[in-house]
Amino acid sequence: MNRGRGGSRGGGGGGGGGRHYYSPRGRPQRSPGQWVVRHEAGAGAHLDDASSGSGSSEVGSRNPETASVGGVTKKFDMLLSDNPNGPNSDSHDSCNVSPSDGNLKVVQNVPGTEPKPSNVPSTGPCYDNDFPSLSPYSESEPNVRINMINHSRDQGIENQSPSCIISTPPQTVGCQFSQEVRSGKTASEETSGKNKLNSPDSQHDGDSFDICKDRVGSVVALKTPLHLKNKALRNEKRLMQGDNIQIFGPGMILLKGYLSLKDQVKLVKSCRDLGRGPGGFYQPGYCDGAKLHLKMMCLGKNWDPETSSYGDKRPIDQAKPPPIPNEFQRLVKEAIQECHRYLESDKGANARNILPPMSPNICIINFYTRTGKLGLHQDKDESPESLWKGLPVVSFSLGDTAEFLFGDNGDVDKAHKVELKSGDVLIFGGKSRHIFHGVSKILAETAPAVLLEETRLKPGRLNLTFREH
Ligand SMILES: O=C(O)CCC(=O)C(=O)O
Ligand SMILES: [Fe+2]
Repeated sequence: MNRGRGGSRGGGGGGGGGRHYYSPRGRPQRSPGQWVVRHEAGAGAHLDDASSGSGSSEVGSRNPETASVGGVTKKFDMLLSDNPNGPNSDSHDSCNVSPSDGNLKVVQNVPGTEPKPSNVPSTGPCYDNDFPSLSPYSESEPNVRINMINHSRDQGIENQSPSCIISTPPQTVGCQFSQEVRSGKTASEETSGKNKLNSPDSQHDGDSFDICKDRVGSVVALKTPLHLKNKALRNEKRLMQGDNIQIFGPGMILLKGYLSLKDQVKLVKSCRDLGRGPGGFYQPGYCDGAKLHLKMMCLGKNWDPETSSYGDKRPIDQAKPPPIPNEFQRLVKEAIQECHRYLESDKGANARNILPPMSPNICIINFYTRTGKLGLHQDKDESPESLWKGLPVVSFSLGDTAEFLFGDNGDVDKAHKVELKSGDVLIFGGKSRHIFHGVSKILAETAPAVLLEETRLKPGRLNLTFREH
């Protein structure tokens, strides 16, 4: 799973490892309302064979850009690649697709994008004056900033709490991110006396980021009549049919509205509880000053954006990721079985070849605020065997709708776009295991009302991706 930098998870522009994380600013301009037609291909036509396709040719190098050019400078280039020339510039002119009949069709125009600022700061090492409060990545999370520490990980930093050391000397050899509030007082509180907890995006005091609003002191106004709410929450087992199953390519399947509202509520509540405990939500980033445009936590194993690799503990605080709850495992298993049933019903296809079964031992949970994004990347930090077998990534969407991009290379201009709504389950395995994918936008106020009433989920989107290492 390369989600950090350079096209792997966290991807190009994401700052290094796998994911590419979009900058909130600096997108190239496109005239609003312009229709853009990029692809109209049969299902799978855009997806090459995972073992030989263009999308997979870089597999094995988690951070192709970093690897090829090396070092922080290049990582920063990628981070700043929201500029029109960057490989991950989110120019947003990919097409929207309606793949309900198995073909990808352009159905909607693409909104205009914001202009690029002229004063994007230059890259540099982790010195004081590169504090992210000055950086374009600070975005809507002003309460979180990079904390400098005068040790590198290799120098035993693991045993230290990532305390806030503001005046790190230039000879700093490493840096690490942490949540300011972990140190009790935020750096800016120390200087300005401002209480960051007033921020809507603020961290829970002394705790991890809370994805739900607090109930304390407030009476919850129920807007949905109780009988309708109960009906919505009834845990009926829906029969997935052709119109709510969409095939984007071999092994890439979208189960529309698969998760019942009751399951969605349970998932959000569980994630909230897990997210406030040890190993809970934090804002990941890179030691070169960039932050990811989301909050994250891991279950089973920790995924470290800095190294684009999995480990048993999280480097920032040595927290061990909580295990994946059985209920989550069950839902994943059932979703894969649902796909198999569907594939088998279609000309007796060998469903398990197209979409190999998988038992997840990793779950990465992302919470995107309404400005959250995730650049095009491949998930390829799992074991070579898992990748070789095409063991699928199973993704649950909860809360606000996301504009999800995918394609067979890291070119945003050529990516397809599909909306992922609350309750949707997207699976990509088999020959589609190495697709490039990302989130270009969160659509405000699109979460189901009942889900919000039941969970008080904050504005934004929760995404769980399950994988087998
Ligand atoms: O939020 C999503 O839908 C995608 C998340 C993702 O690609 C990842 O976490 O690697
Ligand atoms: Fe991913």
